[in-house]
Amino acid sequence: MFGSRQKSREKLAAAVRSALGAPDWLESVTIGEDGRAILVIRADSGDTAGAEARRIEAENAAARIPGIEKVTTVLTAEKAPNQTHSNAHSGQNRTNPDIPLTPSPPAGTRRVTKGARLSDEALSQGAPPPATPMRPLPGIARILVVASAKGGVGKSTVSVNLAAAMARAGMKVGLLDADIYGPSIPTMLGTVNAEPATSPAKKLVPVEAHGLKTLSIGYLSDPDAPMIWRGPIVMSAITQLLNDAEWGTKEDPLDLLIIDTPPGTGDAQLAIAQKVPVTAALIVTTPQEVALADVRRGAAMFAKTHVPVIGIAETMSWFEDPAGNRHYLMGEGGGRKMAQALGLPLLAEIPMLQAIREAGDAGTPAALSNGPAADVFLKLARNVAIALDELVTKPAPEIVFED
Ligand SMILES: Nc1ncnc2c1ncn2[C@@H]1O[C@H](COP(=O)(O)OP(=O)(O)OP(=O)(O)O)[C@@H](O)[C@H]1O
Repeated sequence: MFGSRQKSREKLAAAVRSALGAPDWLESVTIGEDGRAILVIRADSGDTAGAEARRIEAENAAARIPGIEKVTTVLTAEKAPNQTHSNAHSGQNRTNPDIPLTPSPPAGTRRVTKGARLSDEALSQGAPPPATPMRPLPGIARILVVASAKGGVGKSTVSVNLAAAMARAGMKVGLLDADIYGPSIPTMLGTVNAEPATSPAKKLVPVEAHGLKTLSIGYLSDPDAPMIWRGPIVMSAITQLLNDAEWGTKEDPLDLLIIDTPPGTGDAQLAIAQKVPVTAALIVTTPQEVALADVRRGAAMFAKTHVPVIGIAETMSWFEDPAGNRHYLMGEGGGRKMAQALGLPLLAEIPMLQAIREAGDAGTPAALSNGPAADVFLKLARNVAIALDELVTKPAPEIVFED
């Protein structure tokens, strides 16, 4: 079974590569049990027509492979600033034998590195507030991005447990894992092997787990060949996971979609803040100084992009020994100090708890259990819900940066 799927996948990849004319345009191929193929294809964000031509070409080639019932294409944007568009990257010259077949990115393309810091150039892209606010997505009442300036601080753990706690409280919640560097939500929800189905309207149907609707960039990638997400922006993939999925309907919308964003304040994060109709952001940090310096940078990015930050969630705040003594392994009170300095509420102090880590590894969020781990996330959920409601009724606090 597995062998024949692998063969079909190789056949499909070869056909699509040949149709596209340049092998490195195809990022990955996945085939589901229902015969649905997901193609991830690089595209130039400045060349919509070329990208569309590439998509059609690839889908036509895929549809000719026996056993392929449906094809979904995800275009990943590849922006090459200061570069005039060559035909080789606009999809106009697919039959030209001079097109380079090496996987080297086009000149001028910058790769996003994990935890990349926001450059001055990126910060200067912060536009004035849009004259007309972005239109909300039909079927999603509010969008909260969960961000951290550094990797490994517990951002995905907070995203999953916040979503689960809100669902437990009766809200209709979606969770989109947009962490292109290491999507971990499927592991934390126990949905690693899930394959989102396609609806009759050809939209992705989010996977249901623990009362949540969820989609992950991990479902689109080939686990055998981890893809390298090139380019400063992966917006196309994220936009499609947002727009081409059945999160909710106009009549029955999601109350909240939580987006677990990649760590850092680089181009991918900036693009999400600028291009997605985000209601608000929550910043996750650990208490140590080195992490806190980056919180400021994260808050600055959201300020520049006019996304209100509802507060800070400090995690790994302390470890409590069996005698009840707290040990502040990563420093004490750092999140509170930073929250005060930025004029933001500290929405949670989440201790280091073995139950949180174990529940994450087991795919059953701690927020759904009974005990201290669940309590802390239920409290966070309540604080986030109140903060989101307040946003609607009063303007977000203005954050002023002195340098
Ligand atoms: N409060 C906590 N108590 C115990 N373990 C925790 C806690 N928060 C996070 N962890 C554990 O720390 C590890 C990293 O957490 P997580 O994956 O949520 O971080 P992240 O910031 O999303 O990382 P990445 O940058 O890779 O996306 C996981 O094994 C998780 O279970």
